[in-house]
Amino acid sequence: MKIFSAAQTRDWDAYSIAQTSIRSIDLMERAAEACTRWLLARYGADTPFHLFCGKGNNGGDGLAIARLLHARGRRVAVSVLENGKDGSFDFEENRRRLAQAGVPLQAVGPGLAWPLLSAETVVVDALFGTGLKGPLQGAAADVVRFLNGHGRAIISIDLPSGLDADASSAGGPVIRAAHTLTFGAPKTGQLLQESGAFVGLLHVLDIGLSPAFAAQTPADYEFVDEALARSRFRPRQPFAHKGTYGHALLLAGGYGKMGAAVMAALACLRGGAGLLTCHSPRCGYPVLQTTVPEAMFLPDDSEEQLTTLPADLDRYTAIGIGPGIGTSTETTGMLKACLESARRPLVLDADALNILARNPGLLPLLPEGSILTPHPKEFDRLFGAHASDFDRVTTARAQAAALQCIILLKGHHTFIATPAGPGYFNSTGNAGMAKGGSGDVLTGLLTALLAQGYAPTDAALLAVWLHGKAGDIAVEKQSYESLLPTDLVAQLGAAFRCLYPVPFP
Ligand SMILES: NC(=O)C1=CN([C@@H]2O[C@H](COP(=O)(O)OP(=O)(O)OC[C@H]3O[C@@H](n4cnc5c(N)ncnc54)[C@H](O)[C@@H]3O)[C@@H](O)[C@H]2O)[C@@H](O)CC1
Ligand SMILES: Nc1ncnc2c1ncn2[C@@H]1O[C@H](COP(=O)(O)OP(=O)(O)O)[C@@H](O)[C@H]1O
Ligand SMILES: [K+]
Repeated sequence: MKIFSAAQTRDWDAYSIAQTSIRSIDLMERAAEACTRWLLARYGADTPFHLFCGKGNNGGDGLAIARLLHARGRRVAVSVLENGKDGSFDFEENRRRLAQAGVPLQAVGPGLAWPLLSAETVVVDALFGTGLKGPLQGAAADVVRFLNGHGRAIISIDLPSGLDADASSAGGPVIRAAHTLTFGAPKTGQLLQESGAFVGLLHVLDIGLSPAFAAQTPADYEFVDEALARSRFRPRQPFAHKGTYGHALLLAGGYGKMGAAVMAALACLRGGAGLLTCHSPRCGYPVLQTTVPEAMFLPDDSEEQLTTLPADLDRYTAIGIGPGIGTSTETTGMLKACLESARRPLVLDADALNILARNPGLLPLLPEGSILTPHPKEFDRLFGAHASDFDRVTTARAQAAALQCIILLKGHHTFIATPAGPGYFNSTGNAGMAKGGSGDVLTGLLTALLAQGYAPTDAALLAVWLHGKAGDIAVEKQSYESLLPTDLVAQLGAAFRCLYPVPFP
């Protein structure tokens, strides 16, 4: 699914109106119906709703939602942020329809008393959407502060009001929503870590915008959804043997950090690698051989850290390096030797990235197509401090092109920068995955996909989607609190099965 800017979203609306002969007001009604269905499915008959509307089309959506909720017998109150001007054409039409339905409007703004909101009230934020120009000030900022300070659950329509779809909103007043219901496709501003406190959980609602426009309009970013993941997935061949799916090598683990190697190894095998060798410090021998009997073990000369490379790296079809390895001088030497001798793309994570950050001279040695998996702190250590996540995305794209590598900037919607083409944001995953070890699972999975011959971009897109999907399946059986990275490993099979063509094979 493509991710469009606010301007492109407006064009998408206009194109849909022109090409499908649906009127603008009817498209707004469709958007309001989709939101109303979502609200009715989530909240019981006793829940009162208070809609806060601006005077643009986002406010028009809010008025239409109020009318539809009222028609279903729900208690609704509506406040309009007054600016003394006429509303948009569709806002005014919905104002007339709401008055006909007998729902009163109250004004909020300078000099007016704030409405009372009971403890059970759900607030619907329809103040500003994609038409926002600059940070909110004056009365608009006051309403946002009033609502954020009130402690009621807020559902934002299209965008949390005050959030810019295309640029950083850091510092400006922005609604802090529990859920955001957005139309057609996500917007970049909703996907970045810095927006997390405003967007809450994001839901993309289909309102029947033109698929032709989406297909023919180039976009800077794409959303890695099930369709995109399926398009990259290659089913296993019936006559396959273990050699068909590659020999992965994991350089992982250290004294006290053998768990990282175990999780990466399990994920690599569950990710489909035909053979796996783990090269780890000697102390890891009993650990790995007991917990992952399917993997072969190559001991390092050192008891506690990685200091040497296995002979003949060309034997391996993919190499993953980093989980739990530490950053000692000896391990740095081992990584340097690996970069100098590897002739295939590598997966680099965790301490391998920290070593690169301390030794930037090693970066040009990265084999083309290598995959780097920094979280934001590791990213800043590698490429310098950044003021916003928008800036990180820009740097990730520039560095991916300069290094001819793939950079996964990990987060709730992991960003995937490739050397050419669009950037990608992942759609799967949840807060249960915020636990040490989730990244090790991703490294193992990436290594497995590279070992099986997936091109690096395909491996990256498929791995982040499967990793998050496994988390989404696992959290259904667990909870956000109790989810373990090993639960992700256990559900990788179920995640893969979502991609199987029907009938299969
Ligand atoms: N046919 C369409 O175009 C559709 C539009 N839809 C809705 O329409 C929204 C976009 O509507 P609009 O383009 O009218 O824009 P908005 O309603 O998002 O915002 C425009 C209004 O906000 C005011 N405004 C903008 N920036 C401000 C600032 N910094 N401080 C104070 N006031 C500010 C403008 O003066 C104007 O009144 C979408 O987000 C979506 O909710 C949906 O109904 C789907 C269909
Ligand atoms: N709130 C979240 N929503 C979705 N995915 C998450 C969330 N928190 C963590 N993850 C995922 O879990 C992984 C964590 O990786 P990382 O920060 O390197 O942790 P570790 O220390 O376990 O290696 C990443 O792939 C990230 O995308
Ligand atoms: K809004």
